Amino acid sequence: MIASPSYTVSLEPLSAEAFAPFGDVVSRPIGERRRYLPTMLNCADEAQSFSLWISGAAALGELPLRATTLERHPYSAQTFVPLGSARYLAVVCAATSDGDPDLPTLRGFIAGPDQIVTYARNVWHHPMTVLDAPMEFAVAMGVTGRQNDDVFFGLDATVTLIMPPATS
Ligand SMILES: NC(=O)N[C@@H](O)C(=O)O
Ligand code: NI
Repeated sequence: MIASPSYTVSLEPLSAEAFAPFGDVVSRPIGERRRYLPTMLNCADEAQSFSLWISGAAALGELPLRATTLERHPYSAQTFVPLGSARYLAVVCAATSDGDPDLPTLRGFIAGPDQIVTYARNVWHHPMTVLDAPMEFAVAMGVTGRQNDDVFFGLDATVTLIMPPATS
């Protein structure tokens, strides 16, 4: 019997530059009247219905965390606007040529409550995971109206998310 592979993802601070291959990071506007988010800029023609909802995420508790599933949205980008003051995780990876998660490319980021994350259309990501305390998010995406906006992938590999070693 072949053992399933295992991956350890060392979480890193979220920055727009590091996250760029997977989507967009915007900080809350301080001193600006409006800061537009790119959500609807990355939606398929069949997903032009705009959906906005409040999503509550329980606090993780503590790391390490075993990731068991990833998800993607084939027709739209997806934006998360934190409504609280907790940190949260943005865990992403590229896709293989057959469209499944390419687990060796997994990256995990720790986002602050002032950071607004948009997963680009079809990018594999871990379900919203919050550190420190329960937190709600405003979530926005384009939807098709055919209940086919979410694709889930159960991981047969062992994927462990860990805090980075404390820098001396
Ligand atoms: N991405 C995520 O954590 N959840 C969303 O896809 C959702 O449907 O709430
Ligand atoms: Ni999602």
